[in-house]
Amino acid sequence: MAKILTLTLNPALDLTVSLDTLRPGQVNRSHAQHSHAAGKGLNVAQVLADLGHAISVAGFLGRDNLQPFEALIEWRGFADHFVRVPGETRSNLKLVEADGRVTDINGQGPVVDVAAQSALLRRLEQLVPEFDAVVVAGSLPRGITLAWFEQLLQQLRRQGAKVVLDTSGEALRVGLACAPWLVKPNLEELAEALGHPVPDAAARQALVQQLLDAGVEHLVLSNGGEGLSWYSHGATLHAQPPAVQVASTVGAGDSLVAGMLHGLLQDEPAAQTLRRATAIAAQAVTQVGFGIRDREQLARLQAAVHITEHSEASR
Ligand SMILES: Nc1ncnc2c1ncn2[C@@H]1O[C@H](COP(=O)(O)OP(=O)(O)O)[C@@H](O)[C@H]1O
Ligand SMILES: O=P(O)(O)OC[C@H]1O[C@](O)(COP(=O)(O)O)[C@@H](O)[C@@H]1O
Repeated sequence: MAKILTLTLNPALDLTVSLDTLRPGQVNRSHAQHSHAAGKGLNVAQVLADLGHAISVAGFLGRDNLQPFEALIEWRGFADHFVRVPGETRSNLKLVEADGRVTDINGQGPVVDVAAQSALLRRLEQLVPEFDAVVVAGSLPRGITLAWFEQLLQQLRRQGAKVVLDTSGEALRVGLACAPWLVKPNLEELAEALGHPVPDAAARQALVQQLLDAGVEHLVLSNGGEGLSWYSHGATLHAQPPAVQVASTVGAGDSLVAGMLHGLLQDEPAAQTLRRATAIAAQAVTQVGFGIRDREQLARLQAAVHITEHSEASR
């Protein structure tokens, strides 16, 4: 069991609404809805907890709607280091259609002032040395600048933390420059952060090499139902998940991050890590909400993951 800290700078209440087909501009009728305290770091934390790790959580939470977040943190037994800020934690709307398509409408989040930002950095200064890894995941709330985000990542690095990064947009661009230990963009996020598409395998390989040379140890490039590629100095592996019945793809990336971190911290064979992580992500799309619920289903999915080793391995 490892000690892991997850940072969610911009948590969210996910409201997942299931409907047959979304008709923009018309009255739509849902057939189910669920509300969950969420956000990337908190979702990763839930999966890691189910994998047996001791979890601490931090970031910023709005004081006006603390209840669902505090209830989750208490139920899960997480150590709570969130800095409370004025205002409401955002709500994110997830419109899930019968064919599995998901439309996300993610809110901005509260304004986090400089005092709260400094309070979090001070808290982390004390906390970070106790952890085996620190996961920094999700978007930035209002008030957080890219310069502050870079300062946070540099501070974690200076403290010797294994930083796992999963974010998007400008924050991902800044984050890549700080060479996290593990980073998991999806293909679209990577292209957006670079400001240009990654047109073919050769361009991708050149980019991967550049990131590994700059100090990234594990680059996990995810691509929805197509699976993912894991690049490290040791090897390049690809995983293809089995076809599954999609309930909601929300949380697939977070589950993948948790699964990869779990395997890496246990120092197990790479293929085993990748197989389990891919199965955990595939299981996540069969359910609404976060965490590992059905161990037998997970074992079946694991057996059906197809792993290949790429010949153009980065060494
Ligand atoms: N339809 C699907 N079937 C099986 N696995 C999936 C599906 N969608 C996503 N996954 C798994 O979840 C991982 C992360 O999903 P992806 O959409 O790439 O990332 P994100 O959720 O961060 O946008 C994928 O690499 C894949 O392993
Ligand atoms: O911080 P962001 O980028 O707005 O993302 C937050 C959203 O991402 C999620 O964590 C899901 O992420 P993934 O689908 O990438 O795993 C949601 O729970 C949450 O609403």
